Amino acid sequence: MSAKNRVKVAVTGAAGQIGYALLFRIASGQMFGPETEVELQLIELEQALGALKGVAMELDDCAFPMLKKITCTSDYAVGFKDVNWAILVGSVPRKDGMERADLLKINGGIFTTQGQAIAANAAKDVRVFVVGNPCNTNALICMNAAKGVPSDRFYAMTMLDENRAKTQLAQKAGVDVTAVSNMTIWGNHSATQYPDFYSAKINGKPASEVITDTEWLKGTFIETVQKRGAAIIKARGLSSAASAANAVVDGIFNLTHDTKNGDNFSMCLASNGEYGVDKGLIFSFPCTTVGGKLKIVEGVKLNDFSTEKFNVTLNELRSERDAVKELGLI
Ligand SMILES: NC(=O)C1=CN([C@@H]2O[C@H](COP(=O)(O)OP(=O)(O)OC[C@H]3O[C@@H](n4cnc5c(N)ncnc54)[C@H](O)[C@@H]3O)[C@@H](O)[C@H]2O)C=CC1
Ligand SMILES: O=C([O-])CC(=O)C(=O)O
Repeated sequence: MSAKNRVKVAVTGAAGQIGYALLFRIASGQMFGPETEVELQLIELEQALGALKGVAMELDDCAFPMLKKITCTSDYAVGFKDVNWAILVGSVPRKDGMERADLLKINGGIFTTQGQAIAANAAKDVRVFVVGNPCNTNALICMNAAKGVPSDRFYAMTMLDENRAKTQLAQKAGVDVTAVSNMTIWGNHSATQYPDFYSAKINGKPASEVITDTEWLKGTFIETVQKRGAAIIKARGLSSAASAANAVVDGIFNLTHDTKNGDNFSMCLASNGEYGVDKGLIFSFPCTTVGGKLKIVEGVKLNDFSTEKFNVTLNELRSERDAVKELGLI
């Protein structure tokens, strides 16, 4: 079989935990399909290049048939050169005692420089998928810095939240996880996100009809999904890595393959005013890919409960945007 396509993929933070769980899955063909050749352009801080070399050696040792080239660099101009995809994983997450403004400032610097380097070096069709937290606002900064790259090419990840929510609903209903569809995460990838059980379906029926324990849906379910990242950190002593990497694979698969069977998936992207979200805000919406194009699903009904939850996460994203505006980052 001869391969038809080749993609160049940049991954920042490639020697980190998520990088270690992600690169092998990209190289194996799980993300872009078994007929697409892959070139990996791995970007790390200078001090992590030694560890990155080890990861590259392991990639070599897998003899993946579709992996055609590996570049390891700390130079953005080299790392983002001609890439079709930029997966931005490396960032500085909040540490104990760190003020939010400090966090936004540090990441603002990283994502401004990366946005500029993407605009200057990447392929014309580049798409940017931000994982590093705070991912919505990092994507906003990157999008604003990447002059000339259309704003509809920037995404932030709520796929992990969606997968977490699906499993919680399936376990509660006593069904297979594949029975759960249309699981929308609205808003920010943070503890304010709204996993919308009202629009989710179980075996094609509204989840809120299959699971009649409304108190659980409105309380434990939402909280479990919102706080799952913190629960993993508490249990593992480290943040989610394999499940996050898996969500990157699912998320980019969803962006590159048409959505089937009336389902939708959650993706953070720049609003065009849908559902009253401020234009340009990177907000998680229910989406589909149709004919290779990403679309926000319109017309999802939000009742009073959903509207209240929706507004909380929207207001959080507005305040993050205002903070980075004040810092002169956008
Ligand atoms: N959106 C989501 O659902 C999730 C997001 N995350 C976030 O993903 C990020 C990465 O997580 P881990 O891999 O566990 O962290 P990690 O600390 O293991 O790895 C991060 C790597 O990024 C590198 N790095 C830092 N700044 C960089 C820069 N400017 N350029 C290139 N590389 C840089 C570091 O050297 C490090 O190797 C964190 O911000 C984490 O909060 C984690 C889980 C889920
Ligand atoms: O909570 C964290 O720091 C990591 C993360 O984003 C998640 O697991 O959802």
